[in-house]
Amino acid sequence: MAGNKNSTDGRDRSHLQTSLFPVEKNVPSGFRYIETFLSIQEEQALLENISLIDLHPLIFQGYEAKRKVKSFGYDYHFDSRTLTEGRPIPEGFTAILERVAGQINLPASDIKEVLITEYPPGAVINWHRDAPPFDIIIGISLMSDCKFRFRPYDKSQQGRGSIIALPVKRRSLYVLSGEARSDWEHSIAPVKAQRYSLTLRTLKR
Ligand SMILES: O=C(O)CCC(=O)C(=O)O
Ligand SMILES: [Fe+2]
Repeated sequence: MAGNKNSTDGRDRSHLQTSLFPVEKNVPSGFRYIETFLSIQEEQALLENISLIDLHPLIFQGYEAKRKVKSFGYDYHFDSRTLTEGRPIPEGFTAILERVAGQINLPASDIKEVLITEYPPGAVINWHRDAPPFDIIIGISLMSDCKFRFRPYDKSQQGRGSIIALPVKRRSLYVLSGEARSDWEHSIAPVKAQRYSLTLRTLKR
């Protein structure tokens, strides 16, 4: 566990949840991070799967973002704020969905949406909270590292000192649930090198 390895005071922290960043670092409650989730071979296999998929530029509020996306399972429409059933999740993702589901103690069938995102160098995702119909959000990072940031959702709590920036490594997995999902916004700073992510989401009951 990264948190234990990085601690310098010699205290045993193995009783703490599957950590994460050094425990000294304040992360929002409900956030989990597993730095080496994928093997190099698993990352390679996922990237090969993704290379077969036709991604399209993301249009958000009339503007074309730098990043490209494709979603499966369900599609959320920002304009009408509705969720519709989408293309079936390709079979090539079955193994990873099962492994992720095991990690968070849910049946794989609870993962209802798979979003693939490509970030060319310099691309970002701006401050947001994921769409309301979704519940737990899982992020898998491929090909390069990024700087993942949190800030309070409540505007009155947003300020210079309120941003928490975390290094998120390629092949890692993060989970947003609880307060990290509902009381915090997240964003990704401009990526230095091409990055892909897989975002897996469950639906609220
Ligand atoms: O690329 C990522 O890890 C974050 C993606 C994200 O926040 C989103 O699609 O809502
Ligand atoms: Fe998000």
